[in-house]
Amino acid sequence: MSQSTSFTANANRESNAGTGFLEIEDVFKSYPKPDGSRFVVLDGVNLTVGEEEFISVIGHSGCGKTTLIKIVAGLEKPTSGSVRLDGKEIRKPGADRMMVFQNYSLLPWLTVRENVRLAVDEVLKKATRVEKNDIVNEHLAMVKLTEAADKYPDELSGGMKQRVGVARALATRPKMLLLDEPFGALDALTKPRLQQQVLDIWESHRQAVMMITHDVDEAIFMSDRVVMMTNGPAATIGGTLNIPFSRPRDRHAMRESQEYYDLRNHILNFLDS
Ligand SMILES: Nc1ncnc2c1ncn2[C@@H]1O[C@H](COP(=O)(O)OP(=O)(O)OP(=O)(O)O)[C@@H](O)[C@H]1O
Repeated sequence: MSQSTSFTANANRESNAGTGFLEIEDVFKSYPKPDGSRFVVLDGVNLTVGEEEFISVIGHSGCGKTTLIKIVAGLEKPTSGSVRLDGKEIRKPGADRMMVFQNYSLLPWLTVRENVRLAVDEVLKKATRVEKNDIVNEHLAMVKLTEAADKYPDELSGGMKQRVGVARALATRPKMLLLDEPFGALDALTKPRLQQQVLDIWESHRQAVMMITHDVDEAIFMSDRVVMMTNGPAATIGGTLNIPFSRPRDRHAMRESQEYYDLRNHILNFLDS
């Protein structure tokens, strides 16, 4: 299924991101079933993401969003098709891509500072001790966690844990940030605050971002483009919407415009159909 809209004429095979920093080409993914047949999750996904572009992938539960982002992370291999970042085929996880998970995935026996430091030590092997300390401190400050640097994960709120995840991912200076429902577990007050912090950081550091979300408002507020996936099995990209609002964005001003509601309705209609 492929939908074009009054906002953009992108179809399934779309390439309007220009530079094609991330290039997903004809990706199929299937798993073996006990009866010997294959369960097809992704059926011909084509997508490019620009070097400084923020895209969201939205779709119903189980359609294959996490599978897609895991393939980009190198945690899963496509059954066929190719995924390239900056011209290089992705075959395994690498320091050029950092993922933030919904469930935080912090090491509970390390403090906030040590969790971030571990990632920096792993990736920035050539940096000096002083440089590494500076990077850790800078990124803890960015997500406003300087005061909590010596706490352990179980002493933190969900929002704070997620900020550690964001600081840890950004501190390694990846070319691409992969966010798998990063705000999904947060309460209604914490969620917009953390969305804003991530956007503020992204606006000052600009890198490619792919974010999985179920939340239509979050997708519109944060993204340059929203990629809509069809229902599984055998899901693919059913349409793409350009989000035309200039940055930095004001959530409340955006919601006062008719254009916002047109975009929102378009996505909701797509998901309903
Ligand atoms: N390792 C696996 N083996 C077999 N099937 C799998 C495997 N991983 C995922 N699947 C199946 O692939 C489909 C897509 O799963 P995926 O987690 O990518 O969906 P999703 O869109 O991210 O879902 P949600 O929004 O609920 O997180 C599901 O039907 C799932 O059961």
